[in-house]
Amino acid sequence: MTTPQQGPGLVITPRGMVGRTGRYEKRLADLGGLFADEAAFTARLATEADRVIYHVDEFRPSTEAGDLITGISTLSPGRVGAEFHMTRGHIHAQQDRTEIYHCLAGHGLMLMETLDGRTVVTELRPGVVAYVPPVHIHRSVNLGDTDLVTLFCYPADAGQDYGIIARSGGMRHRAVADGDGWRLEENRSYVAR
Ligand SMILES: O=P(O)(O)OC[C@H]1O[C@H](O)[C@H](O)[C@@H](O)[C@@H]1O
Ligand SMILES: [Fe+2]
Repeated sequence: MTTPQQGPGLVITPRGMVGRTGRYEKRLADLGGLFADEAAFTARLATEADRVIYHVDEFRPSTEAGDLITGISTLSPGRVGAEFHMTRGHIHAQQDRTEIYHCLAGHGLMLMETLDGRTVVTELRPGVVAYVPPVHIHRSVNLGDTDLVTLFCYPADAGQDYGIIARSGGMRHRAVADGDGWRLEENRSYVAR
């Protein structure tokens, strides 16, 4: 008889993740070119270049097909000019790989886009699950004044392709402040792919 072995376990709370295998952070200085208002970005860089805008804690058992990566993404509140804090965004390198995001805290958007430039959004509030279908570019946007915290899960062999957004001059729509609320506006730098 073989001795039972204890498998990996995770403890996930809105404040963090115990049992993670990795973490990465994106600081303001890493986000050049993302926001429309370059003057506002440069002004903030002067004092906040090292400020962490978002970080991801994850449990990545492997990068093999069949495995799953689970993690928590924490996106700070704030704006660059009128535009809300957001992640860089990507499409999966294997484009048909999907992803689930479950909002744990805060208020935001899962901003998605098809290859032919159709925008799809899911507004995130605690408890909302956003599904990223196959072949959808996706990024998170924080519309609130507290951290946007999401639990995500996606296939371990998905990978991330950032070039798809860079080549089209960003995503088609930007999330900007509108009075006390928000709206989507056309990204003037967008080039159809
Ligand atoms: O990859 P970014 O656009 O920088 O976003 C950061 C992260 O967001 C998500 O939560 C994904 O599931 C991560 O795999 C991703 O890397
Ligand atoms: Fe993803």
